[in-house]
Order: sequence, then structure tokens, then C-alpha cells
Amino acid sequence: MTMQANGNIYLTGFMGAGKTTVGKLLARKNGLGFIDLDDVIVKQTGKSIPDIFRNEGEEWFRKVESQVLERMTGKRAVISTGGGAVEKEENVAFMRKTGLTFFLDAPFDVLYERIKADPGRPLAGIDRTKLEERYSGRRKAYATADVTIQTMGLTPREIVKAIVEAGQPL
Ligand SMILES: Nc1ncnc2c1ncn2[C@@H]1O[C@H](COP(=O)(O)OP(=O)(O)OP(=O)(O)O)[C@@H](O)[C@H]1O
Ligand SMILES: O=C(O)C1=C[C@@H](O)[C@@H](O)[C@H](O)C1
Ligand SMILES: [Mg+2]
Repeated sequence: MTMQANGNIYLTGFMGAGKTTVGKLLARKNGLGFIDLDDVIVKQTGKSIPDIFRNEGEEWFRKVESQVLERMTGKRAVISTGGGAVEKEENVAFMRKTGLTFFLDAPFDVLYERIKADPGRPLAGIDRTKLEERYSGRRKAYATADVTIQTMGLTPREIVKAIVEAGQPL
């Protein structure tokens, strides 16, 4: 991949879009480092994501998420963000400044089927209509990415290929 010499490759998208799955594969296939921001948050705080949402609340989680993201300057890594990282404009601006962002897009119904039964995603347990509202509300922020990849019907390997191809001229 040519891509910006010093920049990170950020993957964004809603829960279940495949940011973690695809990010790992993209990094491995291109000899790049891989960082999952949710994992960094868990390691740094010593708490699971459901525990953080339950005990500290979402606002606290969002603060930690921004702090963790801000430390990603110059990593030259594939960075899978949390689904809600784009909710803060400052996070979007930071990603824009420090790398290329790929939005993994898919219809809500496809994502909901993947995440609905997962206790590791605290927001996935909220009412379906409310969750879809979040999905719709975030679309504008996701769309600020440098590249949008339509992932429906693609395997993670095919998505990696699409990212590499889309990234070549950038
Ligand atoms: N392209 C795909 N096709 C089919 N299943 C997929 C695809 N991508 C991911 N999955 C499956 O969907 C689930 C969610 O994927 P993953 O954990 O990578 O999502 P995520 O975007 O990192 O979500 P989160 O924002 O919650 O961290 C996993 O079980 C994964 O195996
Ligand atoms: O979409 C979201 O708001 C979230 C997505 C996950 O990656 C985690 O960051 C957390 O479960 C919240
Ligand atoms: Mg993930």
C-alpha cells in the first residue's frame, strides 16, 4: 500500500461493521502494526467495556476514548476505532490530521444481526429503534472518511482487498 508515509490507517463504522476483524487482517497482509482502540481502553483502565458503561457511564468512556486516540500520532499502524469514536468532532479532526480513514459501511439490519446477542457491546442491548437512531445519527460523521467501503456481501478478505485498492491513489 502506498498511502501517506507517516500516517495511520483508521477504520471507522458502526458496531459489527468488521473494524476489528478487517483491521487485523489488513495489518497482517501489509506488514503493519495493529491497534484496536477498544482493547487499549480495556488494558489502560483494567475494566471491561460493559463494566465501564455500567459503572462509569458512556460519557466517561468517551473521554477515555478521545485520550487514547490522541496518543496515536505517528504510529503508522492500522487502527480500528470504536463504533462511537466519530461522535466527537475533535476525534474526526484528529484522524483526518494523522492518517487516512476508511468507513466500513453496511445496512443497519446486517449489523444488528451480528451484534444483537453480544453482551460485550453494551449499546447493542438497547432497544432496536434507539440503536437504529444512533446508526442514522452517526452516518454524517462516518461519511467524513476519506474512503467509504460498501461491505455488504463481502468477506473480510475481500474488504481488505477493497481497502488496499481504494488506498492506492491516495
Ligand atoms: N465481512 C463480514 N462478513 C461476515 N461477518 C463479519 C464480517 N466482518 C465481521 N464479521 C463478524 O461480525 C462480528 C463483528 O465484527 P467486529 O468485531 O470485527 O466488528 P467491529 O466493527 O469491530 O465492532 P465494534 O465496533 O463493536 O468493535 C464478528 O463476529 C465478525 O466475525
Ligand atoms: O458504537 C459504539 O458506541 C461502541 C462501539 C464499540 O466499538 C465500543 O467502543 C463500545 O461498545 C461502544
Ligand atoms: Mg471492534
